[in-house]
Amino acid sequence: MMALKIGPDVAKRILNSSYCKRLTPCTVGGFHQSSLTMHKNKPPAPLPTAQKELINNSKVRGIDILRDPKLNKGQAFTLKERQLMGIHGLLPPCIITQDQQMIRVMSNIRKRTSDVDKYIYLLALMDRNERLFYRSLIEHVEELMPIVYTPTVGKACQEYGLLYRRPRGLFLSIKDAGHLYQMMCNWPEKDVKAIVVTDGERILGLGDLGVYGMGIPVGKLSLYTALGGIAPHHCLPIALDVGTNNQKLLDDPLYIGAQMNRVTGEKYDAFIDEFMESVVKRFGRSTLVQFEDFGNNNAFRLLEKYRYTYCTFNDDIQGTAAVAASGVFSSLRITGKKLSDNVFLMQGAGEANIGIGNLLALAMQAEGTSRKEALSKIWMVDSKGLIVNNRPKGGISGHKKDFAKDHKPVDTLEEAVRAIKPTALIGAAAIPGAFTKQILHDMAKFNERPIIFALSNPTSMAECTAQEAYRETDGRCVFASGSPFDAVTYKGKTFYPGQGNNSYIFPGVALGIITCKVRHVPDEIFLQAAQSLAKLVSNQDLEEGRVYPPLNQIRDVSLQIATDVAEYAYKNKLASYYPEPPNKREFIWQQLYSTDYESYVPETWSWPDQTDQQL
Ligand SMILES: O=C([O-])CC(=O)C(=O)O
Ligand SMILES: [Mg+2]
Repeated sequence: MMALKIGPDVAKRILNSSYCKRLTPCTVGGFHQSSLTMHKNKPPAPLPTAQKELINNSKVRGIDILRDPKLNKGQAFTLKERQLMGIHGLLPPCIITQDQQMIRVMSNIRKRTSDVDKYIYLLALMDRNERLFYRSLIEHVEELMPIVYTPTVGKACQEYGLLYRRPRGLFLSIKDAGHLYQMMCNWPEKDVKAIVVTDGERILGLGDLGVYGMGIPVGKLSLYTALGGIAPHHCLPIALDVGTNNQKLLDDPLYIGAQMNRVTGEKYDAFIDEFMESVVKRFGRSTLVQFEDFGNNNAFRLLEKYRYTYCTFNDDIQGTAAVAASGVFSSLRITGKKLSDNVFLMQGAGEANIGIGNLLALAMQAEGTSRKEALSKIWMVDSKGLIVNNRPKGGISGHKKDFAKDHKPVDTLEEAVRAIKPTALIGAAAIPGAFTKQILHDMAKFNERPIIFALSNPTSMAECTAQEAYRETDGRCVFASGSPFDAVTYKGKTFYPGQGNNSYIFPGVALGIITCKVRHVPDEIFLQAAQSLAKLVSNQDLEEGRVYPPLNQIRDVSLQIATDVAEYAYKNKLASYYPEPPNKREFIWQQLYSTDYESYVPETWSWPDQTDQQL
């Protein structure tokens, strides 16, 4: 049996094929030109060679290596490796590089016309060859992030039962209460450092999807690795199955969760308590638990309950708050205003907007404004109209109270815009089209540079499209959206809408927390992250209409956020990793996941040189 290396001619043919036209050229058979400035000068040191350890410890050999996505390199196994590990003949003889494999990946993706099909292909790749999956995602982040994340992941969650192939993540059912620790012991990885958990009650702006919501922790954690450089074996996606109140799912024969209504009250609370205790018992007290897409009521309650006893945060409250606040900070460079000179009107008073309101208030306080004064600048509209004291329709409970004003009742968003004349309008209530033409016109009438953030996800839930925002404000608005929109050309100028999505925040915050073993995650950490992100926006970005750095810089962004979070954590005695690393950036950088394949051939192995070269 002989090994065949792909020659330059064949490689050129692949590169010139119609599917590869849009590929960034890469040197065939040589080193790839990484787009990651972070890795430009020096590749990060490989993590404690997980692959070699696995090989040595578990004596994995033969076909099992090809079936393990962490070990598998597919056709990139060299002849020496194939012979050494008993897989010679189990692969096509042609040996290709990771670059060439990525060309095949991108060709396969571009051939597929439906985004959900692309999602299925990518998840299958993740199950087959982890490093190739992450390398492809990292190098084509603008093209592939909308597939593994919003908006496609939303569609995939809605069809999760249909597209289900292989299990990914841990499913914990309330029917198994009392056994959660034992179930966590079934998870094959021992060194879990971060968990993203959902109970599926409010998946993006799509409502209750029950266990179909598992797509969200899976998608979020794929960004932990791709954007934050956190190794996949440190990450655990979890879906808590407490039932669903979505009748369509209850009637769906393909539904993969318990076909029962949601369990609530004491039983639910005891289940979540047991879950948190089991995480600590199984993986240690410093394990980060990111709550994702819980219903409003539980999201706030659980955050309050656990925030000082566990290492936890709620991404929809705190992560979204940080990305929105950061977008506002950057927009001040365009409008020339001070933060406290602004008047904010929020459409929706759920997790996102309450979180944003509180973080903006905290930021104003940090500037010297009193809390009372800060809150007076932040108005909210919910399903019953403007949140004002003593409104006839009532319904001002919990966290909304802080934002209630003395003002006459106002029923609609349109009327509220006219009454309040806000400088910034922020939507996060998943009501598509809520920012009407009239509202956008009025915002442009009251402000030279109105701030319009349509944050609801996925794209189909956005309050207005990027095109509508620029067109109806005569190209003057500062726009951002939760899900991606293409660039818009209006009156000869091209605008690049920013993606005000918490993905700019949570990978970096998590990286800082995990590496420095931060005990608790106060709101100030998110304020720090928001400020770090805003500092990375260049003047050119602002000129192009972006209030966030371009997506292809997002790994640098995450590293900077992690470094600043680490500095903050040590200064405020929140970090428990000792000794304190003198150079936090370097310390974190050293631990980043590398997508490079490792060699399985022991360095001391001697082998006739020509063997690998034969045809
Ligand atoms: O997942 C996203 O794109 C942002 C988010 O947390 C949500 O909308 O719930
Ligand atoms: Mg979310």
